[in-house]
Amino acid sequence: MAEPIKVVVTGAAGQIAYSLIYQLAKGDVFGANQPIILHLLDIPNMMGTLEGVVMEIEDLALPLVRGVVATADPAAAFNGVEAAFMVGSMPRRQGMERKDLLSANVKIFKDQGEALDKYAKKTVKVLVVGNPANTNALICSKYAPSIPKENFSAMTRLDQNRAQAHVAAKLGVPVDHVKNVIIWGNHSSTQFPDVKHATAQINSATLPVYDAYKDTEYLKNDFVKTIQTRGAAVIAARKMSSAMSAAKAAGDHMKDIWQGTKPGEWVSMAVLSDGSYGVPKDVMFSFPVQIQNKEWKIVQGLELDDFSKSKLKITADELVEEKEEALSICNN
Ligand SMILES: NC(=O)C1=CN([C@@H]2O[C@H](COP(=O)(O)OP(=O)(O)OC[C@H]3O[C@@H](n4cnc5c(N)ncnc54)[C@H](O)[C@@H]3O)[C@@H](O)[C@H]2O)C=CC1
Ligand SMILES: O=C([O-])CC(=O)C(=O)O
Repeated sequence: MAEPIKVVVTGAAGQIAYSLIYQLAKGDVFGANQPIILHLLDIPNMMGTLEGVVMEIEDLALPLVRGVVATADPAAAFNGVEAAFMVGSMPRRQGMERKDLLSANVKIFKDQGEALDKYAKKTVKVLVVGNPANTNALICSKYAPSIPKENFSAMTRLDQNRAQAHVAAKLGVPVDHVKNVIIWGNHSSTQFPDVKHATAQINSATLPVYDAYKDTEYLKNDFVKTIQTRGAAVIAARKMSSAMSAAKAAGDHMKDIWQGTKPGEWVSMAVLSDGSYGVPKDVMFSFPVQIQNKEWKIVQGLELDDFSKSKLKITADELVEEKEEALSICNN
């Protein structure tokens, strides 16, 4: 059995953390042979609730959990961590766009970037979930200059899972028979869910999703809109934002960083743009990536038609605007 690793979850008394911690504790993310010490951070007001979460972790009686640190002190929370789930922040309510959370949330990611810089391992892998996730991740990395920029990513895996599940249901196949769906851009209503390069296994044949669907109009319009607005649809129904599915996606994302992607397959995550596909540099843009040895590479050479290029531009423009707004909030 390996030595335990320290894993921090911020917003640990909240909704997403409540589902996420269980996945971490039972080995779904770091593997069945990787013990963990859970570092749980929340704000002082939430320490009572967090105490209850700690009791429940004890009562899970899971052997991989070798310790729990529950705290409101970022220095203790980030000390020596090798993986960070940055969830703690305000969720949106009905009628809001995710970028409306920028003024409330971005400073959290500035402060916690500084704390990661001081206290975390330099190899720490940081997944930002709190919205607006792409821009918060950019800010978090900017304020943690001693940690490589490649170690930061933001979550668009929930959008990928939504798109994959939607296509699978429409085609009447199990969800894992649909592969290589892409989410481009921002985790917002400008994201571009793209199945142009995706395949579906139907009986024993593997077909491009576009050929299996035979409805290009749908895939370019209603499908895109449905995935773009799925988070809002959950809020309208639940009166709270997605939590169980968000936690599952966070686990999927970190698991792929830790354990790598399967040969021939890619996943989507927002990473620092290097200008691939004509996207402006220095925004956290969701690309298809392949991962080995905990390092991601953007999948290159996918052909984009004019329709796709126009979609990438819309979401890239939004990220550039968000970045400027975030920097001006942080500088004030
Ligand atoms: N990227 C994605 O796909 C998704 C992102 N989200 C976002 O995740 C975030 C968390 O959502 P929920 O867990 O549902 O919210 P929640 O309100 O249930 O929990 C958030 C927790 O964060 C804590 N918190 C606030 N400020 C903090 C700070 N400075 N340090 C540590 N903890 C702090 C709160 O006290 C609370 O316990 C929201 O911003 C939400 O919009 C939600 C779903 C999907
Ligand atoms: O929509 C929200 O505000 C929460 C979220 O990010 C999602 O469900 O994708």
